[in-house]
Amino acid sequence: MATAGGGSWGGCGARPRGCGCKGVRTCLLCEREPGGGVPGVLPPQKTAHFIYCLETGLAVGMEESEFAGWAFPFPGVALIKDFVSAEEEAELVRLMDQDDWKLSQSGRRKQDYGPRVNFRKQKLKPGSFDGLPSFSREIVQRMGTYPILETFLPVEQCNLDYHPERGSAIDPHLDDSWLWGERLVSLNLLSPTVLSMSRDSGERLQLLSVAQQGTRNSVLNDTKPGDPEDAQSTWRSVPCDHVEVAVPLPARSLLVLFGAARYQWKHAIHRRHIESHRICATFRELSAEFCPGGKQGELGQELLEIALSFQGKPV
Ligand SMILES: O=C(O)CCC(=O)C(=O)O
Ligand SMILES: [Fe+2]
Repeated sequence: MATAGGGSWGGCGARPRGCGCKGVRTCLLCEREPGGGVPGVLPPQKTAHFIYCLETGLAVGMEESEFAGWAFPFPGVALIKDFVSAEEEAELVRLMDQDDWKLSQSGRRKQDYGPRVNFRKQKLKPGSFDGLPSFSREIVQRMGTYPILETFLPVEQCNLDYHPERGSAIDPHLDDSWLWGERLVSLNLLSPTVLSMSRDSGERLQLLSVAQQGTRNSVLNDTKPGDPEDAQSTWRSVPCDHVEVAVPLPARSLLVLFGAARYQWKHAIHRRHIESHRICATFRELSAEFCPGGKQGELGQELLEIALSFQGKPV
């Protein structure tokens, strides 16, 4: 198992906890219970820390780390700042709070608007799904005005509520790709946070010196490691077991993950990055299997019609 710790909590016969955590997952509430779990501890590993720069699309070595001044291109992230106004944000949260929040893992609460899915068995039915909530109609319409989301038709919305008092977090994971399509779209509300993208590379990381050049052009020019133009040691190749890229998410921004950032890099929100109340609404589209011409295209069409009727209550 990737995580250690919390052992007394897992396994058959483990007593139910008052929070939403199961197995190795914990939050501040169950950690405080008598004989409570301890947060999962990853075995020590050498992590290379980078921070994503929106302007250049580069993951830049953290200041004062051994990678300061070095960077690598990090594709698959688009961020639209101020996607909603402060007034719209307050109204969205007010409307969300009119429905119940269910306790979920790792100190989160959740509201799901989507079909009933068993990802393990790859089974799916509309169940009681009656569409995305009416307050998302305008949000979805607005998404379509950005070229990257022109064809984006969400079939699920999942609202997650994070609070520092509960020690809310989400462990590194890849979202399902049997049912869900390439673009993962999330609206960040109430407070800024950091999305931590990680990858166990086990390979060498090709880094570009940004201290010397520092502009996007220097990355997009044709020099590659080993090229004659590369004579000024602008490239460096380092062995690397684990890489983590911090993507800062301002409140009211809309994040789109696609390509490598969707399929190759895990994403997580660390507990230390929830400094105040945060709500995130994630919108997901269908995979090719559920699109017209796909094996389950008809079911996909049915789900889409339900989703986009915008008459939903959380399932
Ligand atoms: O809270 C977030 O920004 C990430 C949520 C997430 O990864 C998920 O719901 O799968
Ligand atoms: Fe996710």
